[in-house]
Amino acid sequence: MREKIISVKNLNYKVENNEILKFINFDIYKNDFVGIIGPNGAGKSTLIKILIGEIENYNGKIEIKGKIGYVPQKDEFDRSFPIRAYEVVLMGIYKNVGLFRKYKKEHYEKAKNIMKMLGIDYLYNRNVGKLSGGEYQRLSLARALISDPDILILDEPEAGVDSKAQIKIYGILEELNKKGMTIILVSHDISMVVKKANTVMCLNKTLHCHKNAIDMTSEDLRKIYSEELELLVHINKPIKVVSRND
Ligand SMILES: Nc1ncnc2c1ncn2[C@@H]1O[C@H](COP(=O)(O)OP(=O)(O)OP(=O)(O)O)[C@@H](O)[C@H]1O
Repeated sequence: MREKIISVKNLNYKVENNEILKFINFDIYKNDFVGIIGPNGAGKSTLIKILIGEIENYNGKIEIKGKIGYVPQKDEFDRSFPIRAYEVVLMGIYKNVGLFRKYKKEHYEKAKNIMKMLGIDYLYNRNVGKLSGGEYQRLSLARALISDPDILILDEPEAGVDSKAQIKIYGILEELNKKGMTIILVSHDISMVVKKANTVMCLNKTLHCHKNAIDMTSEDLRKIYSEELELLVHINKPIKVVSRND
């Protein structure tokens, strides 16, 4: 039987009188690759912030088994700050080493190995201000991976990077997923999500669908995107995923 790793029951979240998330219910299982799609302002980042514990004043019940690694949408880190790439990666083990940041030799080695796995070990000593958008994005991923998360959550990893960097990051996510990691990905790139994720959540304040990517139809998208849909898909043509590996 598949192991349930995240359970969300009757989740509601309001800011003053503004309902941001309404009656959200879902389960995520170990080794799922979940894509969360929805228009601007749908509540995707808010849902993620609730899952990672950044927002606590919600109503409902959330159970999470395992450690979360998080790659934020826009990194609030000041890139003009003089810090080297490997030091950014080491920040990911902050909780393990405590306030005084006494890293051990093994931590440096681990940072190097993860950077190597992501193809960015050549950046190890480079100042973060000198990295391209795609390089910095993979560095953020390295920072999330150094704590050995069971669940990796990414908020729009394609934002601000070119298509080559985007393809690279999706390839890395597929590899991590094959090795057993549960992945939750917020994205505006619907075609990529449908192709790479195995389940898709359609969010627009409430959860309009949560189904296998292969079963997604344009009707599912119409429910959340309405008039924007014309720009996104050919209406009345079901989305058909022929091969998940191309
Ligand atoms: N602290 C807050 N105070 C007031 N409103 C908020 C707050 N945080 C989020 N919102 C509102 O909640 C709604 C959902 O925001 P959220 O950032 O979660 O959407 P999103 O789906 O991630 O959007 P995008 O695709 O544009 O990133 C928006 O209307 C936003 O203005």
